[in-house]
Amino acid sequence: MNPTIKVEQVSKSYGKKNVLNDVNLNIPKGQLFGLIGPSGAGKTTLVKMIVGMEKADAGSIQVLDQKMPNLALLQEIGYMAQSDALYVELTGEENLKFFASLYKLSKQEQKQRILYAANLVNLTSDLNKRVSAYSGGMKRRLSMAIALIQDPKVLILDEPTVGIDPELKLSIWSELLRLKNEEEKTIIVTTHVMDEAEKCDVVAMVRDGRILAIGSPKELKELYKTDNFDEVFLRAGRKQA
Ligand SMILES: Nc1ncnc2c1ncn2[C@@H]1O[C@H](COP(=O)(O)OP(=O)(O)OP(=O)(O)O)[C@@H](O)[C@H]1O
Repeated sequence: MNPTIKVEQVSKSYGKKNVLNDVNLNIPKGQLFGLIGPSGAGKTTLVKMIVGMEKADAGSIQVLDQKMPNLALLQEIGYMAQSDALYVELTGEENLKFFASLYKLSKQEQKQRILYAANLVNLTSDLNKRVSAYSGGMKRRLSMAIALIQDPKVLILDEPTVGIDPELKLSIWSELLRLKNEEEKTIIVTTHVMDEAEKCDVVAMVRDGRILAIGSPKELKELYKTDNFDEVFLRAGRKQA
């Protein structure tokens, strides 16, 4: 079976700045894949290309056997961007309804998905408030609910737990693991939090637009001869320097 996400020899520049350099990834169905690396490494640019929001200068990207970008595939890709794209004059529920209406869902499915997604991120009791009155963390949570609304096969979450309290963070991670284990969702998460990276099946370390190392957290710890994942991150960076 082909991998759910296939990135082949992808490069990208903005003007003269080379942001990604010959990136190759194969992410099979049901894998939880982490992208880590210092700020500016190219993680967001890479996930935006996988979603189809940016075009590669060279190379190709396939998701679910289709070449990206591909509008029809948005039904199957849930994307949570780093900055929230919400309608702040609408309530949380109205936002969820709006995004749900963009997808092929029956009215009944729409209702169920809104209940599920709001409950997952603990927003049920705040759904009637306008988003302009939400805190930063509540907006992040609403963005995550929107990413899940159409029950996509692929979830791409760019720093999903920034600004979210530790208890909810744990419940979000346990749901991500459930989605992977029970529903075989394919999930990409970018993160700066090393204990989150350790929950991934495979982690890629990105720096200066290149993948420096890729493997399971255990393999990366062995490679960099440490028990501590923070140290893996630091040593991978140093090796390149
Ligand atoms: N639209 C753009 N135009 C010009 N430069 C850009 C654009 N988007 C990103 N960049 C540059 O590309 C590089 C990679 O940015 P990117 O957002 O992909 O990094 P990142 O690894 O996601 O960082 P962070 O962890 O801080 O989110 C940075 O130097 C950034 O300034």
